[in-house]
Amino acid sequence: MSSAGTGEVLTDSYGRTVRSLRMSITDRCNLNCIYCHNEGHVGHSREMPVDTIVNIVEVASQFGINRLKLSGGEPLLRKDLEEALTRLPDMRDISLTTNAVLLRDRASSLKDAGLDRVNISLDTLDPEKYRTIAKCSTGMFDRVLDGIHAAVDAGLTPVKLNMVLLKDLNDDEIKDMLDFTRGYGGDVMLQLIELMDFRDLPQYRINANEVEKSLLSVSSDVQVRELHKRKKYIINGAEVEFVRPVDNTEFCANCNRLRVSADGKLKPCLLVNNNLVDVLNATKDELPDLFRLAVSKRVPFCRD
Ligand SMILES: Nc1nc2c(ncn2[C@@H]2O[C@H](COP(=O)(O)OP(=O)(O)OP(=O)(O)O)[C@@H](O)[C@H]2O)c(=O)[nH]1
Ligand code: SF4
Ligand code: SF4
Repeated sequence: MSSAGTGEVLTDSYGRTVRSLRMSITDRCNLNCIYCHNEGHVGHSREMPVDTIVNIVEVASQFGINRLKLSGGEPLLRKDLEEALTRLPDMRDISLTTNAVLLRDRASSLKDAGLDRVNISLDTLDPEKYRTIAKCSTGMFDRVLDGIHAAVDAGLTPVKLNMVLLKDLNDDEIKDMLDFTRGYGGDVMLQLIELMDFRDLPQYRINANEVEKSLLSVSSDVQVRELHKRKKYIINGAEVEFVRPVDNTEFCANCNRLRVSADGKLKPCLLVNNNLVDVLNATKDELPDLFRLAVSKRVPFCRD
């Protein structure tokens, strides 16, 4: 078999049809967050050229994958990101996850190149805590705030603010973050993320059930997303999504993502590294079978 058949979709042996592609385009980053999982990778590797990125996305799109998430490391460290975006096929949703340090000056060009929206990492509204968490110099925090403004101005909306909850460090800031997002009307929303503790930081692990309970107690509505069955709470007109990947079989059972590593490997699951499929040097004709192979290697749960 070679080309993706008309209407062919990729469904794994657990019944999960792949609907979105999450592609890391660099392992490099200009911050050094205390909890960084670097998308399950260790060290830095060679980066895919734009041609490879485009070929992979084109083939994904032939399989009906219509959502693309670009991530890093920090994807804005790639100066050819706009070029890649302009060459991608039409998709329902193209988004970028960034720390926004470099976003202010590129928000408009990214929008013009075809980016729909951004998720921005912001764990705290306190500049000193930001420095502690991101292990960076003074000044970065203000650049992130500028990046958020610029993203809203450029229409890269809804902007999601990714806040990794860290016990006794920022878990008392949820209300302040919500107030901050309300300041942008409906253009900015909050996404709380349960720490995936790759770095052995037990002191920062939160009790996700308690967080969920307290969100529920103040929300007027709860919606459930198809992806990962994530819950979205509506609190005084603001939206808060809670990403709970830890020991959560429902999360994995509803995982419709295939990943691509920065060095051009199809990665069936974030946390598994022994089932990667190298596509860095594959021709476009070879890619469909490699996609089928990667999907056949998907595992039911991350820690199996
Ligand atoms: N375990 C696991 N964690 C994920 C997965 N997808 C996202 N996450 C975590 O969720 C956090 C937020 O991810 P983002 O890159 O901002 O994107 P997203 O919220 O998943 O995607 P959108 O809702 O499409 O914007 C990240 O910290 C990821 O580590 C996944 O498939 N598995
Ligand atoms: S911004 Fe993201 S990629 Fe960079 S160090 Fe922080 S968590 Fe890791
Ligand atoms: S950890 Fe679970 S949700 Fe994340 S990629 Fe793996 S199977 Fe999907």
